[in-house]
Parts: sequence; C-alpha cells; structure tokens
Amino acid sequence: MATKLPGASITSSSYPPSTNKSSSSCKTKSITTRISIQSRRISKTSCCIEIDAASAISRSQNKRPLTSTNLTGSSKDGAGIRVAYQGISGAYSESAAEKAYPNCDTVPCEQFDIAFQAVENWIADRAVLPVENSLGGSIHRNYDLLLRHRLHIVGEVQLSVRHCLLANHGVKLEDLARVLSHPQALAQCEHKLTSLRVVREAVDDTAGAAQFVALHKLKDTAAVASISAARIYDLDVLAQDIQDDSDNITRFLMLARDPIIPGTDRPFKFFSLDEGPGMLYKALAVFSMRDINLTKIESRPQRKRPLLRPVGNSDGLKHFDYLFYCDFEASMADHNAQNALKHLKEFATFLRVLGSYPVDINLI
Ligand SMILES: O=C(O)C(=O)Cc1ccccc1
Repeated sequence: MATKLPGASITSSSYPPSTNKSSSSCKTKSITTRISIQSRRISKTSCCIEIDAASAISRSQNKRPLTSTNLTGSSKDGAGIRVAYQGISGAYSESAAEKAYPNCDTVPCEQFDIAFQAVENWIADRAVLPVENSLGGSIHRNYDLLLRHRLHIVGEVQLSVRHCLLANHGVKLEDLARVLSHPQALAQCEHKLTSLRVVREAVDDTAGAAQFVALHKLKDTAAVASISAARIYDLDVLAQDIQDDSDNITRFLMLARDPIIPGTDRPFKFFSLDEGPGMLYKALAVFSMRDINLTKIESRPQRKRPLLRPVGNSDGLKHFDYLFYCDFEASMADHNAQNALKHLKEFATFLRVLGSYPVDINLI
C-alpha cells in the first residue's frame, strides 16, 4: 500500500470543485462547457452556431473566442487541452502528457481514479495512464481502471524513463537509510537500491516522493524521480540513470470522453477485450487468419467471479474466468479489422472496444 504524501493536486475531497468559492470563474467554466457540448452536437451538421456562440462570448467578456479547435479538443500542439495525470509536477506521467500535447495545461491529481473522473466531469479533457513498462511488464491495476470507467483510448505515448536518486543538499550516498518512490520506479531500480542497502518505501508518485524529501529536509532519505523533479524541488542528483536497464520504456495511454475517428493513412491500434473458455485460442485465430498483427494480450482474472470452479467433467481441474485485453495493429476504418471484431463478437460473451488510436513511433 502506497504511503500518502501531501501535494497540490485534485483530490477526491476537492473534486468536483466547490461552486461557492470564486463563483465567477466557476460560472464561466460551466457556461463554456455547456456551449461546447451544444456546439459539438450542432457542429456535426452546421458550423454557424459555433461561430455565433464564440463571438458572443468574445464581445461580452472580452475573452479569446472559441475556435473549432476548442470544440474538438484536438489541437495538434495541445494548446487549450487540459490533461489530468496522477501525481504532481515533475512526474513521468506529466512528461507523457506534454509529449502527446506539447502546449497542454497539465492537471495534477491525487489518484488515477480522480484523473478519470476529472475527464468524465469535464474538468479535464484527457487523462494519462501508464499501462506497461519494458522492465516491469504490465501495470495490472491500470488495465482494470480502463474497464471500470467509460473513457476511450485516443492515443499512446512511449517514454524513455531515466531515474535519478535525489536528495537534499549535503546528503551523501552513505547517509541514506531510506528511499521513497512510486512502486514501479522502485522495481525498475532494483539493482542500485539493493547495492545501497536502503529501506524502500512506496508512495503514489515519483515527484511526490521528491517533494516530500525536500519539504521535510530529510537527511537520511532520498527519492527516485526524474531530473525535472530535481530542478522543481531543488534537490541534488546523487546518481543518474539508476534503472536496471538503460532502455527503460513506459507506455502511456491518452484517454478521452469521446473516441477519435480513425484514418487508414497511418498505423492505428485497436484495444478490445473479451472473456470465456477457449477465447484466447479463438481470438488469436480471428486476427491471424486476417493477417492482423496482434501486439499484446493481457489476461486478468475476473474480479466478480474469482472463485475456482470445476472445468468440464473433470473433478480435479479448476480454473478462473479471465478477461483478455488485446492490442492489435489495425484501424477501425479498416474493413478487415471490422470483420475480425464481428467474428469475435459471434462467440465472445463480452466484447468492448476501448479505443482505436495512432501508434507512437517517436521514442523520447
Ligand atoms: O510516479 C510517476 O512519476 C509516474 O508517472 C508513474 C510512473 C512511475 C515510474 C515509471 C513510469 C511511470
């Protein structure tokens, strides 16, 4: 269980934000939201109303008018897009958000669940979710979150994660008795931390660990976090690139309220899931017979049916029910992929497409 650290971010108690405080800004927010919902619907058939709504706001409040970019939330450089992530400034998830949407406004959140809710309630436009790492594999809890919520995957980002050991000024390696960080970061630095013979303590995010060490002026504790966290919280870098593997890559998903309309011009990934006996074999066949490249299958035991039960007429053999998360390279606009899913639907007891999105081919 991760330790709770203080941080200035969206929390379950501060969210949704109170309407009593700063009522003027809250009012503006809700008006903007209402207009964008209406115009969004109307914009499918007519653009006149969008322009009217935008110029009315600009005249009456002397603010920048809405543009079609504001309405679709799909600005290429991310300007005007609010991206919710777990953690505080300096967290890797924030870097992933900035890679996907370079000029976005990042919204720190206490938990992933809060980031999801921020998007569902129009406080943010996107949520960032790390789902797998080249060293540690899948982040299972986050896969489960995808299913619990109704957001759509609209993009992915692959980020090269380079961990540093951060401590207050004057603290040396030999002074350290404890190291704080996100569980993934601690696991990725196994060798270095073992050699230091320190106690490891899991917290909610790497930047939160750095802030905690700095705020409490700890002299025997360091944080595993990013180089930008060192700058933000004014900590010394005791060691750099301390991850076990120099190619330490984390894959993050970008989530939105609405799916994007996929094209066929560049590779897209589908994300779907299904369940049932023999499903894995059948699902593989559905894709392979259509030459669709299946890039990932993740199986998760069914939360609601975790009990062991007999299989067929064998008394001894028992098994769990599993959900399969499949990731394959094809666009939703591709007939071949549509047929594969149609085929899968014929025998799957449950199937949900979680999103179709462009593959991230630029690794930084
Ligand atoms: O805690 C963070 O900074 C995160 O964004 C989560 C994380 C932790 C370690 C590697 C990648 C992402």
